[in-house]
Amino acid sequence: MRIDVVTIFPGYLAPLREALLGRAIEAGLVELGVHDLRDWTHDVHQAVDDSPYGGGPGMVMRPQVWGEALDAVLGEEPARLVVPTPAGRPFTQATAQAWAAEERLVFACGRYEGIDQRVVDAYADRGPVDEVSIGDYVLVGGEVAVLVMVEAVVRLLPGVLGNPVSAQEDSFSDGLLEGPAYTRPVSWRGLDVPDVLRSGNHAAIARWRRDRALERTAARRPDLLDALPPDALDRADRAF
Ligand SMILES: CN1CCN(Cc2ccc(Cn3ccc4ccc(-c5n[nH]c(N)c5C#N)cc43)cc2)CC1
Repeated sequence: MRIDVVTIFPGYLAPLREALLGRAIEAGLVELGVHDLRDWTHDVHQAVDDSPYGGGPGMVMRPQVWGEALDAVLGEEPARLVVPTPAGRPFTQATAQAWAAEERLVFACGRYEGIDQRVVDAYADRGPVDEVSIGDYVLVGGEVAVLVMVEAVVRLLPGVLGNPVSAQEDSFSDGLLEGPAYTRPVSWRGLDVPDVLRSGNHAAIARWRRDRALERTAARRPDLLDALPPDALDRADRAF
């Protein structure tokens, strides 16, 4: 997979070259390009924004600069263009799984009040464009959202995670939150690891973990329970 990011703050994307993602890049599993939007300005002030038509607070990012940048970065290769925005469709694990099958992702990081809408409209004629939001809170720009989305997608790529099964057994992959996890020591500050996890009884362990996941999901995310398909819960689950 090739990932390109266009931003006025390239340094914000430096974490993508650290740790797990950095190793994926070094291993050739992912190619990453980070591009400074101001490289496509032609004025001495390198202006990327202007006042909004119709009035209102703040500034809007200019379509001309974005058009030159995205033409250059996209080139002729097909790619999914992703534009983070507070007004976007929710970015979910299903989105990450779908995008993990893409050959190329290009992220356009806006700032100020966002990017002139005509940029999205113009590129919608060339290929898939997704306006997405990572959550119901307001950020200052798209860069942090791109860090989140790139990590969620790249970890799903074959060879990236040391233990690929964990990507399938993620929270949300079976529709439930994962339950509590424990490691050594067996007792810590008077708190003990649940006996069942040390019993060696794999059926009992699986049941216990499922029960804790159901309990946690019901307490913290009842909306996920409501969204489960009818056959997702078996009789033992319903006892919960
Ligand atoms: C009066 N107006 C004032 C503006 N607000 C809307 C608004 C518009 C832009 C910005 C700042 N910004 C610029 C580019 C950009 C990309 C993503 C995100 C973002 N925020 N939260 C997420 N989950 C995000 C994601 N993903 C924010 C961004 C903040 C707030 C409406 C009312």
